[in-house]
Amino acid sequence: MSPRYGIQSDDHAGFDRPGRRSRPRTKDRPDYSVKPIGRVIGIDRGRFACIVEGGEDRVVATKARVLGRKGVIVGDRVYLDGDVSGEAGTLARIVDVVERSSVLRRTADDDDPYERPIVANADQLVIVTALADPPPRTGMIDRILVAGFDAGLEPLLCLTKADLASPDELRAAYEPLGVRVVVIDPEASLAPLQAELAGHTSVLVGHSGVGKSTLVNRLIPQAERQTGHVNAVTGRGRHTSTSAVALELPDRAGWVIDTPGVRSFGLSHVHPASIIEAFPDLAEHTSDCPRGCTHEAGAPGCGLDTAVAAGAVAEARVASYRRMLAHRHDRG
Ligand SMILES: Nc1nc2c(ncn2[C@@H]2O[C@H](COP(=O)(O)OP(=O)(O)OP(=O)(O)O)[C@@H](O)[C@H]2O)c(=O)[nH]1
Ligand SMILES: [Zn+2]
Repeated sequence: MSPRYGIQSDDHAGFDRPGRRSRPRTKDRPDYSVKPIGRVIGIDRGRFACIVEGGEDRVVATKARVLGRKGVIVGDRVYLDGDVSGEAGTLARIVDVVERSSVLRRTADDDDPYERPIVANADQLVIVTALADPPPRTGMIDRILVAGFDAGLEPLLCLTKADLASPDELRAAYEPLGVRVVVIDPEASLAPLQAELAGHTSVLVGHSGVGKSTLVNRLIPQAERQTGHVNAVTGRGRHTSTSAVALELPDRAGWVIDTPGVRSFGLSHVHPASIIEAFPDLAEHTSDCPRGCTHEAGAPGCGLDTAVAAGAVAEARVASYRRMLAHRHDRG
């Protein structure tokens, strides 16, 4: 698993710095570690739908005042206080957030000064792309990949609408980067995708219209019912929801976190030098790079050029890596 980057810089961070964390709790601060932990599966208008860990109970909660400005996002594990019975009309309170193992973030566009953490604690990023209708946009795939590598998530490229076009070109473009590819034919079994999802918490990201909802409904036939339950507590449908929704796969085979279709994927929060860490075979050739080297094409004195010239790494792999970095600068 690649190192996890960027966890330091959201509104949560002030609470998670080791120095502060080890501060002894005062008498006034209760010991939350004995409280039940819930997983946040949906958010709407200040209401957080949670599933209590180890059970099936869905609980609706608000943020307790003690949380201050600390953000709570889908996928977070939270300590719950108050009424956690989950009975209709009851409301629990989120009193603390368990330290996140990962945070996927995006900015609305590259001019957006505010990065938005969208999903916590995922370990896999599934980029859902149609092979046609809408046509695949490698710029968009690359930008989502960059965000995923920045967050330390393992990427999986999921190519839908295989009845309309061949996946060969996209395979050739992404396999040198080490990105796993799964092709979805509407008539064929989902077993290859299910095998990749088993045991993971996977965020699904894709452009609107790629068939992501169709796919989620095939993976989780009871998805409408699951989301229906979330909607009942949050008051909105999945399709109109502006935030992510977490759904458990049948037979407890893992979780998928469905995000709303995106038209752009801003990356102003990502520093290119952090992405190299997800590619240890390339990173080992960058120790003599000039300070602050972005390792992009044309970066003066970049060790990746020396490594290619010496035959130490495949040119195609460096080229794919640099093409991905270059797409950071695209619009949208
Ligand atoms: N030919 C073909 N069409 C598909 C396939 N999967 C989905 N579609 C169609 O593609 C369109 C979009 O599918 P959705 O599942 O709504 O796409 P989405 O990605 O959830 O889109 P948003 O809801 O806008 O985010 C619909 O008309 C589907 O019927 C497929 O495998 N092959
Ligand atoms: Zn370099």
